[in-house]
Amino acid sequence: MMTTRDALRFPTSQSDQIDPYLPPSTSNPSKPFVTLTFATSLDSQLSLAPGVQTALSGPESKAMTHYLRSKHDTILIGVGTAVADDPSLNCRIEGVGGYGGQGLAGQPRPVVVDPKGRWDFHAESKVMRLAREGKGKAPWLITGSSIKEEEQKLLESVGGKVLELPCSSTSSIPWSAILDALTKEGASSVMIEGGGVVINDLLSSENFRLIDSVIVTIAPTWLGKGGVQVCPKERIEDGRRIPVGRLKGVKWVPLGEDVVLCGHPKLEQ
Ligand SMILES: NC(=O)C1=CN([C@@H]2O[C@H](COP(=O)(O)OP(=O)(O)OC[C@H]3O[C@@H](n4cnc5c(N)ncnc54)[C@H](O)[C@@H]3O)[C@@H](O)[C@H]2O)C=CC1
Ligand SMILES: Nc1nc(O)c(N)c(N[C@@H]2O[C@H](COP(=O)(O)O)[C@@H](O)[C@H]2O)n1
Repeated sequence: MMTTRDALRFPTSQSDQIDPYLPPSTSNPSKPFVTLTFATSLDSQLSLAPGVQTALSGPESKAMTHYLRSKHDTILIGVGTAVADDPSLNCRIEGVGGYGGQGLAGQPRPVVVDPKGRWDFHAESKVMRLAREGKGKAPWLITGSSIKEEEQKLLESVGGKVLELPCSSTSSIPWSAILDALTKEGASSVMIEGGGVVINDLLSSENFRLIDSVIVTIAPTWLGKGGVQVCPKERIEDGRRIPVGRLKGVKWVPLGEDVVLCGHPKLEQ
């Protein structure tokens, strides 16, 4: 088990370069600041295969991800990632709550989007255990239908809750509705980590404008065909393919063997 001594460090010389892409100190009351962040291979893949957790970030960029976690109120993933990774979704930077700091200061609230109750969590799921141990916040579960009574009780016993939202016949919940729900719960920022379905959906033309910052770790490796790919759907207008968009205000930050790309989305006209 990780102790406070093993906590991660992210030096100021590096955080200074990332800070311009982080949520501002004054928040927008009508929409959380959205940071889309993930690690990708050179062939634009998040993992070797669907459901297979794949370590792409090196130690320096991993510390950067944990620094980002300390700067957001919430951290959101899709249920595919929850099932595949059994993630911790806490912040393990030295000085935050549970890692040398007081209470849960600096810990983000995990949010899992699970419209059909696919996530079979239990008391020993990492997020639940860390919440019990005071090393992370308990998750909020965004769902389209009521969940099993015993799961709801377990979630609430560690301080989590269920947010039930209307979803379409294909079990899709509009991202604007998800962000509204987070605003109502008092969240002024959300760091969206993945996985493939979530990222491709947010990067589509329909949702692109909801993103404020993109911070991508690029690892010097090719995973090969068959992985979970980041490749959002383009727009077709009058039979013409319109690219989704690009980043402006771009900065490339080398961190160890990886490079971290930061920017603000700009929709193509
Ligand atoms: N390299 C990286 O930074 C990351 C890698 N991953 C990897 O990605 C893979 C998982 O990705 P995916 O299978 O694509 O799953 P995912 O994590 O994107 O979850 C997809 C599921 O979430 C729900 N969902 C997402 N958006 C929704 C919406 N708007 N409304 C309603 N439901 C919604 C749906 O049930 C959907 O099937 C795993 O292998 C994981 O290890 C995940 C996160 C980050
Ligand atoms: N930044 C980053 N680099 C990688 O190489 C990754 N595989 C991921 N995955 C994301 O991080 C979650 C795991 O977090 P914990 O260490 O368990 O807290 C995983 O669920 C993905 O969201 N990220």
